Amino acid sequence: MGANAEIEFPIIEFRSSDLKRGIDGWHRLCKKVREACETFGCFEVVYEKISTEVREEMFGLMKELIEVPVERKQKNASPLPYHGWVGPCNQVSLLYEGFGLGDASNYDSIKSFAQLMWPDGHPRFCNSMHTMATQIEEFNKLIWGKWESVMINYKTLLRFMKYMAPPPGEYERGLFAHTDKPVSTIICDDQVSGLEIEVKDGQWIKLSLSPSSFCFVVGDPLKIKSVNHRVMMSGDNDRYSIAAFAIPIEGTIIKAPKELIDEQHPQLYKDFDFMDFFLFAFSDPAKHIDSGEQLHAFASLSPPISN
Ligand SMILES: O=C(O)CCC(=O)C(=O)O
Ligand SMILES: [Fe+2]
Repeated sequence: MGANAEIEFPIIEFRSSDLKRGIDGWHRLCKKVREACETFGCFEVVYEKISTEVREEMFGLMKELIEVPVERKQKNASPLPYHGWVGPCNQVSLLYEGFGLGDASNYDSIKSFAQLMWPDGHPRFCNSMHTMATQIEEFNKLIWGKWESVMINYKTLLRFMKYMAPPPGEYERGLFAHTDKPVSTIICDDQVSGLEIEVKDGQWIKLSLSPSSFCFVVGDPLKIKSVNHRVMMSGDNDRYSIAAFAIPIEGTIIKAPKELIDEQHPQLYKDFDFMDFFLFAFSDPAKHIDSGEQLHAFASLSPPISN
């Protein structure tokens, strides 16, 4: 079945007046977030504190980044999976190109990235990037800060993506269907749509994000609900997107919330080191496992344990 829009996809507005802990608006917001995460594994976010100007500026700067010679792009490499540059290739897609910037709210890591790409280190890129990464991190704290069991320290991995328009009249894969391996992801685009979400088995909807909205995606590790998504390209325009991934700091152990485990709700997964799972998910053996099944393959307890 192709993409269709019959299902009502949750859109949640984060108004400043609702952000004070304890007030009614805050409780209503928490309930909506929880329901959307549990039902869809994702939702559209409208949040004015992530500046639309900085975001627009970033998309402008990404067009400069794409023009950088390939020898410099290749310097954006990392021992960690998904943290470096990937050019158009058969394994991902001939339409795809993506850069990675780890620890993106840290000015020094932005500077190191920019110095690899531009001889003058592009201070404007660094400043805009720093503002955007910091605002996104604040938003993540807002979301995860209210779930005691996921109060983990994160670093933000930013990925800048370009998807080329497919040949005229074609509907082509820009990024294969997958679930995200980090704890969560925030995605925005330049209003050229392409991101699709599998809302039910085989039923995909295409999101049309506005200049002030984001898509929030829950990743595998929290076992809330991870959602299959992909990028499909059609039309004449290239698409630019920025994804901010919440990556737990080194040594973080993802635990099952013990208070939720009893005879009726046995513990299904062992506690695990996030980075071990992350490395596993990008390893050769995991390539043969469906993306949504990788956590199960890595961490399932059989038989489950009840307290
Ligand atoms: O570019 C997008 O819209 C989605 C990117 C994505 O899902 C990912 O990189 O995990
Ligand atoms: Fe993703």
